[in-house]
Amino acid sequence: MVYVTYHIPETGLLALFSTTLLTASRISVLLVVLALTFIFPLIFRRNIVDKNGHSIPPGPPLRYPYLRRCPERALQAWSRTYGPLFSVWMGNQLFVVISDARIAKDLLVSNGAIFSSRKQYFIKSQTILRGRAITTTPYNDKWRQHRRIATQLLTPRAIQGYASVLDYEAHILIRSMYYGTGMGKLPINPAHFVGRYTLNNMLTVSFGTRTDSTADPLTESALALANEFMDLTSPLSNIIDFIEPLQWIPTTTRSRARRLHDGIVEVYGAMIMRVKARMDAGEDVPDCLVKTLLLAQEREKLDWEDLCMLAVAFNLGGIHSTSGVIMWFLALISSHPEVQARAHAELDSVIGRDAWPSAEDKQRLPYIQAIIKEVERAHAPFWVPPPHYSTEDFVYNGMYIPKDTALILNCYEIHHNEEKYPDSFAFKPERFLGDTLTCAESSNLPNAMDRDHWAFGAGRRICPGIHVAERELWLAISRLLWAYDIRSLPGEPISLEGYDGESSRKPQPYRITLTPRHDRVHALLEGEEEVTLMKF
Ligand code: HEM
Repeated sequence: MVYVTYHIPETGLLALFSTTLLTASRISVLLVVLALTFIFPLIFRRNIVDKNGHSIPPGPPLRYPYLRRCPERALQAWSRTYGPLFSVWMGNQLFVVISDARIAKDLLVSNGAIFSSRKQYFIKSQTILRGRAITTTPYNDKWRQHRRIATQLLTPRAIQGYASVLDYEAHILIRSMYYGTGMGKLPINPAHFVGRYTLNNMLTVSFGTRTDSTADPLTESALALANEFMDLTSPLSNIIDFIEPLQWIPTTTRSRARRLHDGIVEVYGAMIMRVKARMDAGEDVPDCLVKTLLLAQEREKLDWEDLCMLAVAFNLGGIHSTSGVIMWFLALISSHPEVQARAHAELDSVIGRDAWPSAEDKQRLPYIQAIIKEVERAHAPFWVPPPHYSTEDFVYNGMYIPKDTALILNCYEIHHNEEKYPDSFAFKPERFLGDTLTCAESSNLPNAMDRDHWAFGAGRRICPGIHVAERELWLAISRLLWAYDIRSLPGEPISLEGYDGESSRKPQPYRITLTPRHDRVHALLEGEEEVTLMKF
């Protein structure tokens, strides 16, 4: 027997097996086993029943190894064939896919006691986050404890405590773009500016620090870690998550995931130690997640891995999601001049030009609010959000959902429901005019069809960063609109369909121009300098 000791991409696995590990007869056996495995649902689907004879929801006859790119498209097509609650196997995992808002509420919210756990994915949960960071923790006392401690900093009241920092970072975003474009003269790709904005917000909340330029090495390393996390953890994209034997051999995905785990511990572990050193030295450390964790460490019995993974939880959950929405906003607004003109008119008549919008102006600017909700609907950062996982057998409308089923909220299909969002593929902020609720308030409405959208998930696992994300988006988007006329470049159309990378979050790279709309822009921006907060 020859053992393979180098890393191999999964796509080459069968070829490698055949040449190095197996004899010809073993290949035949393997092929038969694989064939049987993949047609298993075809034969047995109807035989999976509970004690009262209820079958699992209908679904495609074959078993799939994974869905690589744009899995939301396959989920949408299947939901149109098999209905709003269908089932599908990825390798050894049964998924039930929810494509209707009412069903989402019935299962994930009303029956949250049963549908609030997380599958222990090999890559995301076992290898990268070790069942921690809130998002991968199963539904148990540890998850309750970690979510309680960490989210103390994310409540609307807690946010008031660092509201001035969020305000400042939005200022710096607009300012850095102003000077980055040579005061509006040069086109830019906004990705790095927007990435640093959401990174700085999360660094402030988590570590009480920030980066003071796009050249800061922490900008590069933290954004790269968050990016790699997004690319590696899509819930349906890793074959290795669903075919267990692949987890025993050294593949590219496995080694990337291990490197990412090590990178997180190295970068963020070192930052925790520096906060600790300052606290031990009696320095005045700003309130932040790490300070809260260190103060609670003994009482709450948090080990080193708990600390590292909790400290990074907001960075992994809150950087690319929020920056993805801003990047889609810039892409959409530069392609819809009529929407932009209406937003400018609202800003000019309500706010004027002497000052720019603040967090308190939200209710006075309903059209800008509607634009943000429409971007979140049209390009939710998680078309396939982290699945919920069932901890008991359940029967819903005569359909059996066995314990240990992964439930996917099919955001793509729910956000393109023509009953709720007519002409759903068009960008139409006016569909949200009259909706003055925050996304957090809207998620609590009793009628699921009244909820604005499902971009932040649902039920007990709903995004705990929802309040801070809403504030970040408001400050950035309302001020970008106040300050700039945002345009695409002649001859460089922006793709409003294609996604960049493997995570289905960011638009493909593009360039825009940001022309200051009036003289007050310069006056307002030149006054503010970048500050260094508790520099590491
Ligand atoms: C536009 C921005 C954001 C969007 C669209 C978003 C969306 C989501 C979604 C869909 C989930 C899964 C919910 C579910 O399972 O039902 C989630 C979970 C989570 N998000 Fe966000 N998020 C955003 C920003 C943030 C921010 C700023 C933070 C941190 C401050 C954050 C931290 C988390 C955490 C820790 C979880 C895991 C919750 C758990 O499993 O209990 N997110 N987010």
